[in-house]
Amino acid sequence: MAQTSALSSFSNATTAVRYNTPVTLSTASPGERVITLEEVSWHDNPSDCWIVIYDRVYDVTDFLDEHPGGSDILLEYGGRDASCAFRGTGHSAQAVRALNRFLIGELPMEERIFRKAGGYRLSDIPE
Ligand code: HEM
Repeated sequence: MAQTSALSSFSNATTAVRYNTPVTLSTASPGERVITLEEVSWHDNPSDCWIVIYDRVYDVTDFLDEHPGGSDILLEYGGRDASCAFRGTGHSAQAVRALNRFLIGELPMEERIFRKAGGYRLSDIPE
């Protein structure tokens, strides 16, 4: 019961409102390739930069110079999980959709922190 009310107040937070707008993402690629956090950690430089957002792995190497927020901030998260940073920055639905361009795989089930089978999950992460 306590968890239910915590969740509803989270959903009512101003910063969360835009994320509650349904965003339809193509799910063609997830599942194609399972990539561990250990493997992601090797891709942490300007010529080879992967980041993890919501348990999915993105190769943002070709996006570094295009990112409206700059390349430095992406490189800070190169080889790491950037879910909270991505969310906390308040990216638009368009930015969430743009993620799909860079999708290369997803974390193994045992390393996921958002999309666990049958587990707790945020109500509004991209499907
Ligand atoms: C593949 C991953 C990412 C994509 C596709 C992406 C895309 C975008 C887009 C399209 C914008 C323009 C504003 C908007 O539409 O929301 C933006 C802005 C921004 N992004 Fe990202 N982003 C990514 C990852 C990140 C990460 C990991 C951070 C780390 C905090 C970040 C920080 C920012 C910041 C600070 C801005 C604001 C720039 C400004 O308004 O001056 N982004 N991003």
